Amino acid sequence: MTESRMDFRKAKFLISAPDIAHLNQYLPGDAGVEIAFAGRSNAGKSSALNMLTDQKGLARTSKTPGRTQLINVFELDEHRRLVDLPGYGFAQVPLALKKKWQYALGEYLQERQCLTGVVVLMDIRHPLKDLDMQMIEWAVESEIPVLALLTKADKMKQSERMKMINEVRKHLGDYDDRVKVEAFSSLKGLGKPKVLSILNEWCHPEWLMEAIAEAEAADESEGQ
Ligand SMILES: Nc1nc2c(ncn2[C@@H]2O[C@H](COP(=O)(O)OP(=O)(O)OP(=O)(O)O)[C@@H](O)[C@H]2O)c(=O)[nH]1
Ligand SMILES: [Mg+2]
Repeated sequence: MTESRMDFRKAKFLISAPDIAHLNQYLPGDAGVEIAFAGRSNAGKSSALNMLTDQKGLARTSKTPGRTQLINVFELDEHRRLVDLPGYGFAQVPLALKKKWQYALGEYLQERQCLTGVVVLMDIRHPLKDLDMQMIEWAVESEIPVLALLTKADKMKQSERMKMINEVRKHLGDYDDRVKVEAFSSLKGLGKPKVLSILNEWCHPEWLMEAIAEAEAADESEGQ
């Protein structure tokens, strides 16, 4: 039987690509499960990936926004990958480059077939900016579940934090179960079990479990 609990600590760097065309070249087939981490520059995407995988140096983080400039892919196992996306909305980047990133991001979110879930990370102190809403809408339109993660939650008192979570949930209420909202801190580990449980669920879609079971059954009958 296939293990149904992912060990996210096993994540390892696989490849970097500037856009979906290069991604398809390196990873032909656009197959399996991919979970992407999207968000404004400096929202804490790379830090969250490191916290969730218990690996401080897996994804490069920085105080300077615009650190992650490529689509960075981390492999969990032969069927599943986590993806650190370049941040959007960073004012200091030249307009032409910003447009190029924006295009690559939109293309990735709208065309990547294996994309199974999107984590949209937003600083809890200023969530739901226009581009965040665009990411969420793109994913919902493509019927991809979203986890809206309110990062740097350690920067707020618990009462303020709860208020903000409720406000964001209310704002995204029309999406029902398609968009979940949680608070998170890469510094303190707050929200980690909840996030891991959602990612774990996304890693086990029915179609993949059936395909794995079929492949295992075929292997067994071959071995007899
Ligand atoms: N206090 C606090 N700081 C955090 C947290 N997560 C990230 N940071 C800090 O925020 C800054 C940006 O973090 P990154 O993880 O590099 O952000 P990013 O979203 O990957 O940024 P880009 O790659 O530029 O898009 C760093 O200085 C982190 O140390 C958190 O949960 N709490
Ligand atoms: Mg980053």
